Amino acid sequence: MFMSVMTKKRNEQGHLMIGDIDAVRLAEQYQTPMFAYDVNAIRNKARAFKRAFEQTGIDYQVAYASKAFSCIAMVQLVHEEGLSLDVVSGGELYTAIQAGFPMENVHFNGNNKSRQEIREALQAGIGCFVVDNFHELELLEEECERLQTQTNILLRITPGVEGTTHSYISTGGEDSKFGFDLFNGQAEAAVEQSLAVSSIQLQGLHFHIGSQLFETSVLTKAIATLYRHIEHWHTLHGFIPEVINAGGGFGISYTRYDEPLEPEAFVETIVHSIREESGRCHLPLPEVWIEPGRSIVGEAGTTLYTIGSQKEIEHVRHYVSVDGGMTDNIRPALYGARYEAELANRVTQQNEKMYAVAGKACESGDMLIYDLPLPTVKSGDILAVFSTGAYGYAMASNYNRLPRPPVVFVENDEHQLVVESENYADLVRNDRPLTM
Ligand SMILES: Cc1ncc(COP(=O)(O)O)c(C=O)c1O
Ligand SMILES: N[C@@H](CCCC[NH3+])C(=O)O
Repeated sequence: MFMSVMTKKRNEQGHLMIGDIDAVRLAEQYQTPMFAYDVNAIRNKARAFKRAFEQTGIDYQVAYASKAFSCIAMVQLVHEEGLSLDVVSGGELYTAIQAGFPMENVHFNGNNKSRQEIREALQAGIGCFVVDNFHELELLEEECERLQTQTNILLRITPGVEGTTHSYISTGGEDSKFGFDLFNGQAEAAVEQSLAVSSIQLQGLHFHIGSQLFETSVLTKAIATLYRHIEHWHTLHGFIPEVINAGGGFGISYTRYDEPLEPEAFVETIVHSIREESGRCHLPLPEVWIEPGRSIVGEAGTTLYTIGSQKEIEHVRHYVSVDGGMTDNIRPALYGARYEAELANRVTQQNEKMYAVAGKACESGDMLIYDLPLPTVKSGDILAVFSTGAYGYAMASNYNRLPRPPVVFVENDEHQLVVESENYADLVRNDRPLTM
């Protein structure tokens, strides 16, 4: 089973282990703050999704949603594990190209792809566009014409189904900036329009309900809703989907209170529903694609910080500050996301007190954890915050002109720097002195 936030490895010195490496040693070698990824945890998740599909016997693709965490080494790892890749920008596509990722296995999502991004992706020869709106359909047609090329597409459909998650990361409901709506005729018009363009091959449909989901029933509901419309479009336009992409969003464990489902549960539900619905409509079984991001990398990542200052306000709160914060993990400030953490240099010691972990940015809201039990904290202690592998580094910023931290991959007893820390020179690299 997967290592949860509750079952971290420790060594005889009472230090946290990441893979087979002492986290304190990593912090010393690479400086803090830093992100450390357990590569085996990433591989295990990728394999679990693939195994779940293999057991169903269906044709499939698992596309890693690189928005969760993208860098050249990560994309190469994704390729090693035989996954496809979902990109949402020219920058993520560029990273994939630099990583030598096979372009035919790249899918391009996003609600406002620019003409330039579309052109770059066509020139690179990506596998398919997940077309989000009519503007994109027009740009794609024009750019295919200009480059005298063809492309595969899926249409992103908004199924009008919402999961139980934070509103900022819910995308499947009617009031969403993403996709063609099912109920007001947009989706049908998009199907009709796509079928009429000879340079565009409409392979199938895509939906994504939201992120950090802990239930499968929303997927069943979305698939049933979608097929009611597919049936109609088949009758009217002869449309037969070769691919159904059910998106990502599979929840992970950030704290002991999170009880995520195994990859099998999501995959089995998706495949079962699609089998049932396509059978009911007397349509051939399509290929089934998914695009998990968080569930592949989230639990594999740990952020290591050094504790600096403290401020105790009697009967109110005891603050301890770390050398990073919202600049490397915006999720607590943005979504009220909760995390767990331990002192990496003293994991076996008894907790004595409740602490509030603050970041170093000039924002009162720059808090990582409000209620963390720890042994008595000393400055210089190394704090390990767990499950930061998704949307941590990916959403990092230079607020307060803080350099982004380094990223290190650990596999068994080996470790490797995969993203260097930014330095002060990086921060002013694009600045130009005043000349007016
Ligand atoms: C279209 C799409 N696919 C995949 C994902 C990946 O989501 P997650 O990282 O939660 O698996 C997202 C993000 O929510 C998304 O918007
Ligand atoms: N950034 C979000 C998820 C966004 C998902 C992409 N649509 C998070 O940290 O939870």
